[in-house]
Amino acid sequence: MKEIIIATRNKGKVNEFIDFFKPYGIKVQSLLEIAEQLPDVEETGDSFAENATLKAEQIAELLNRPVLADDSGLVVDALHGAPGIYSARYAGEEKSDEANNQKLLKNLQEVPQDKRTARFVCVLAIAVPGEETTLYRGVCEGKIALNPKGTNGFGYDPLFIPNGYQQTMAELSSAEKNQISHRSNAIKQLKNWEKLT
Ligand SMILES: O=c1[nH]c(=O)c2ncn([C@@H]3O[C@H](COP(=O)(O)OP(=O)(O)OP(=O)(O)O)[C@@H](O)[C@H]3O)c2[nH]1
Ligand SMILES: [Mg+2]
Repeated sequence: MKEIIIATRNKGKVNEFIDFFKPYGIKVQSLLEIAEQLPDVEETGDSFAENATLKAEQIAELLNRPVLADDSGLVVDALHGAPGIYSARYAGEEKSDEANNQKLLKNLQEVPQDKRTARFVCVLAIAVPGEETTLYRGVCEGKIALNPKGTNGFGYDPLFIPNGYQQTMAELSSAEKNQISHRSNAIKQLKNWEKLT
């Protein structure tokens, strides 16, 4: 069976990649299965693109094989783009989705509904040893809810209402999320993913 390595330890992302590649008969392996003992790649870049590149290139070099990485996050207009590239660790290094959501709601307490516009951004990097890394960007526009709702997905999904919907991303099924998400919009642009297998 063909196999793709994704340089992530985020189970929520992994589940979405599994769904995307299943129809092609491709197995998705993440750092959770293949490289538990590796130290985390430090996300020292100042953009999604830089951090996706760091993760993909460092793991591709370590494993000496092609690797895909995903750097993503939530960009909130009323917060001048925060949490952005710091989305995973917004409320601290322990990376708690619950604490991140609480902090986001608190920081938007005074912001009325029509000013709560936001977008999820995902940049995918394909690193192949000896080749130049390629990047693909996907976006999903929406707004931040007043209260968390729903239990599907991960991260800020309970607070994110995609444009054109009344429900939060966490109230949508995984199939519905995967049709409109920033991650799916980035994946749809991958033209050269065969070189990952
Ligand atoms: O509600 C959400 N639905 C999504 O679809 C989504 N995609 C990203 N995010 C948020 O952005 C961080 C990524 O940060 P990130 O790219 O550094 O990933 P991470 O640190 O979780 O794992 P890794 O891939 O770096 O190992 C995540 O933790 C989440 O907080 C999402 N939230
Ligand atoms: Mg990370």
